[in-house]
Amino acid sequence: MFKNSSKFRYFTTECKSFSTKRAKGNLNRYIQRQSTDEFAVKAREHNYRARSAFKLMEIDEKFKFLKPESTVIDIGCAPGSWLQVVVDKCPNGEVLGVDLQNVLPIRGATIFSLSDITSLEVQQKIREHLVNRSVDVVLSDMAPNPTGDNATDHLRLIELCRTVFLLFTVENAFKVNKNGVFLCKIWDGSARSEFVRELSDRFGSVKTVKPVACRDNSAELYLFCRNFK
Ligand SMILES: C[S@@+](CC[C@H](N)C(=O)[O-])C[C@H]1O[C@@H](n2cnc3c(N)ncnc32)[C@H](O)[C@@H]1O
Repeated sequence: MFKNSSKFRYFTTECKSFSTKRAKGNLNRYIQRQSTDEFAVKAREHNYRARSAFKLMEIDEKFKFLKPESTVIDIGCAPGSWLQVVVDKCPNGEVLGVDLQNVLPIRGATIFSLSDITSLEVQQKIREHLVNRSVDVVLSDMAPNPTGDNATDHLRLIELCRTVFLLFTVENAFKVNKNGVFLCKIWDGSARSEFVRELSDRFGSVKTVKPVACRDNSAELYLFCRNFK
């Protein structure tokens, strides 16, 4: 839509006239900012608690993994926009959200607020809640507080994702069904390929995706793993 706007025409003209890499870079950043901010507006219009809802919807549109009967665990769920999407798409399933922060209730979801996934008590609570029910989809959109150092933040987030992966492959906090899905957010960096190799040992397919709703200048990526063995 903004492509038809006068600001867009101004920037295009500016780029043509200066024809420099810098002007083109400015134009691209302008386009990216406009397009990502559209998601914040859309989130408010559709009553989603965060723009991230559109990332999950886009990934699901691509891979079609959220089914009406799915049992889903969403780790790092606050403020709850992924849970809003999941309860809509999985009305006959079981939906559990976990977060360090307090999360306002969402009809159709059980939420463990003020819960750190790395804590043994929280892992035990999840085990007790799910009893013998196996999980079809594990979501992790967790983000640790940034330290300001990209390499450190990258490693900390990979470590959190690895903790979740070990919960169902080693720790038995919950079981994932054969052919189950694990979708996790990472910040890109040097440890990505090693983590993808670890995931590939247990999943038939591991794909890297960057939804349009991600802020384009961020290192944010999603690893979509399916066909749990
Ligand atoms: C980007 S937000 C998630 C947004 C969410 N997917 C949504 O759509 O509303 C990241 C969340 O990860 C949570 N988080 C970070 N570390 C965590 C941990 N160790 N255990 C549980 N949650 C954690 C943060 O509290 C934060 O709320």
